[in-house]
Amino acid sequence: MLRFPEGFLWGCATAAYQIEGSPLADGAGPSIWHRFSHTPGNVERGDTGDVACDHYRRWRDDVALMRELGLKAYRFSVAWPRVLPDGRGAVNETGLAFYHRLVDALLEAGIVPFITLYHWDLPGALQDLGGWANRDVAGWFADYAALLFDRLGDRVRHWITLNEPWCVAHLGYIAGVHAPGMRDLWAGLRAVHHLLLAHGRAVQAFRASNVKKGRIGITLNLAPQYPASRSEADLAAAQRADAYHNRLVLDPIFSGRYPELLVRRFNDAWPDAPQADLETIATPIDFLGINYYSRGVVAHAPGAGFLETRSVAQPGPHTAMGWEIYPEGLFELLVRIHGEYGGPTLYITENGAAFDDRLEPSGGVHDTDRLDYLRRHFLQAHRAIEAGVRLQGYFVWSLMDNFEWAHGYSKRFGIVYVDYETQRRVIKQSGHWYREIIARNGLEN
Ligand SMILES: OC[C@@H]1[C@@H](O)[C@H](O)[C@@H](O)c2[nH]c(CCc3ccccc3)c[n+]21
Repeated sequence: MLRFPEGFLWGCATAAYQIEGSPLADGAGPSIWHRFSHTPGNVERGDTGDVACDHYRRWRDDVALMRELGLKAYRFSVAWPRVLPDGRGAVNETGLAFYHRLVDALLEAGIVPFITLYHWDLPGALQDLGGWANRDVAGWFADYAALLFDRLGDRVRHWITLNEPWCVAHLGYIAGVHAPGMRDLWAGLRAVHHLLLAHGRAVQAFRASNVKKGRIGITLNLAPQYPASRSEADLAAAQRADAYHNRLVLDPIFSGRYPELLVRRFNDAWPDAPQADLETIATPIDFLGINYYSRGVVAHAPGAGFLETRSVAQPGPHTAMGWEIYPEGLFELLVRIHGEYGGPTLYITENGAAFDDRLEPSGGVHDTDRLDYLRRHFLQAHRAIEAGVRLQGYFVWSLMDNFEWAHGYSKRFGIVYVDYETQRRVIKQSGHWYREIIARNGLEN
């Protein structure tokens, strides 16, 4: 039996736009994902977050579900435009009340709430002013954060400023496959800088707030990058991919500087980054949240964009997202972060897999592939703790099937199945199994 440390926080994660539905109810303002999903061609089958898992109305039953699973913690995000319909200025008290009630229900169920302040649903009104490409966003975000610290800080002790700033900038402003659907490298690199600046300003607001014994961090999607061959060219390609995917956010947050390799490569597209900004970005945090799903394998690709790298498909098993299943990458990533960035307190704030689940006539969902994926990753997390990594919790993505961004509802990540026709929740085999892991705080090796 492999035991995890006493008090290890086993949980599940979700995000507002992916589960809540009712995006414009009770005075809420439209987010960029409301606009993006309602713009034809952006999301598979024209799916939107209009209903999703109807969590905005079914939250009591969903907390009961979390209690049935025995979760120790629950990571969720606050929809900025529900609380501040214009992104700044007037507070929508009804919108805020939803989160008050949710937090109180979690505490009553003995579940530790982790709030993500921003999980991609920027108020549309702020996008109209340039969104993350406008440097003023750092102040708007800090004010929004300060409001939540003031209103919920007496009951919520764990705070995450941003979910995956890299994805927000790369997918939303450079690749254009996520909201706001821009394809502008100059805007995208400025967005990275302003996201990190906003993070630093929010951490400073947190330190100035009266949140008692609170802890604040940021969640980064990190993927170790491996060379496709031992050639010098491929080794250098893996270094460039690592700098862009990982060090672009890790280095400024922990070391107050951007990777020189990137500044040189992106040349005149690189944004101005005054020293004062970098000091704000590097304001010390209490923990780092890591979202791990898979690794990258890259080769040198002369002339292929700024990075000159190409992804090399791997033979191993893959998930329904086409992501290679590579559990060892989690161990290698955790040990590297521990060694290279000063041994910070870590949480896995997301890890999970999409598979094509089937609701059996018997009413069960035998998602043994997801159970096996999770089991293999839990083993690697345990290996990392044994190696001295200060890992204090693990949030499975996701509590329930939900709106998977540009894939709409076609991809299921939940350990609980959602029948969108009826909104019925069915705990999958992986959910029943996870409840036992939590109860025993460990797993059979
Ligand atoms: O794709 C599964 C989940 C999303 O549902 C979460 O909202 C998001 O935080 C999240 N991040 C990642 C890893 C980075 C990534 C994001 C989007 C698309 C591809 C990779 C996977 N996921």
